[in-house]
Amino acid sequence: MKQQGLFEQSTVDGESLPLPDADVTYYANWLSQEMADELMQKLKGGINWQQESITLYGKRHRVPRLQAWHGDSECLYQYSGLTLEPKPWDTPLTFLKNRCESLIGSRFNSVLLNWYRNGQDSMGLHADDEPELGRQPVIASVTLGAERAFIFKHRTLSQRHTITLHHGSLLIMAGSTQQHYLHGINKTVKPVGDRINLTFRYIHPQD
Ligand SMILES: O=C(O)CCC(=O)C(=O)O
Ligand SMILES: [Fe+2]
Repeated sequence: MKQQGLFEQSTVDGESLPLPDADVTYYANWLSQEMADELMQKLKGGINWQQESITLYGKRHRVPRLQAWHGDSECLYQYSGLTLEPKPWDTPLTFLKNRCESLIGSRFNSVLLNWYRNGQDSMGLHADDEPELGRQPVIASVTLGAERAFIFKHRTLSQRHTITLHHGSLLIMAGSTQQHYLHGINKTVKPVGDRINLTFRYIHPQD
């Protein structure tokens, strides 16, 4: 991956989303088309993708997408009765982590990867509000591949906002976003291709 990419970011403009009680910034063209295409190919072939099963109300379900968890060795990821051990950082992931860190000045020590293979793959509404993420987590979400609608739903107001995340885009969720909003990706009957999303996170060590 071309390292010069790290230092080209002064020209990248972010757009603040009009969401009350949230702090969300969208960089539509964060990566060049060429970089985004190359990363998509590398991640499809170079990551050990898994389809996990979770237990919900006593029933086993296969998660409707492929996933992987990478990060510093102490960063365990736990949700719905599942514990994922981190795989180490590799070149494309380190490249993206450094690029996120240099743009927004926050540190990340882990990344969750999700591969939505078609319109039937999805992610239910949720907040990234696990205690180990801290009170006001900064989450950097990189999208590659097909465009899907990303939904924000306020927890108590009727506020709903949908944004189509572009190939090579970056979405930063910060401040009280997780406290006030759920987010997710619905299934769609439209014919859509592969989409890979990476959410960079900072996991605080647990006592
Ligand atoms: O695929 C996306 O854009 C959302 C991913 C997400 O919300 C998550 O990994 O927590
Ligand atoms: Fe999320």
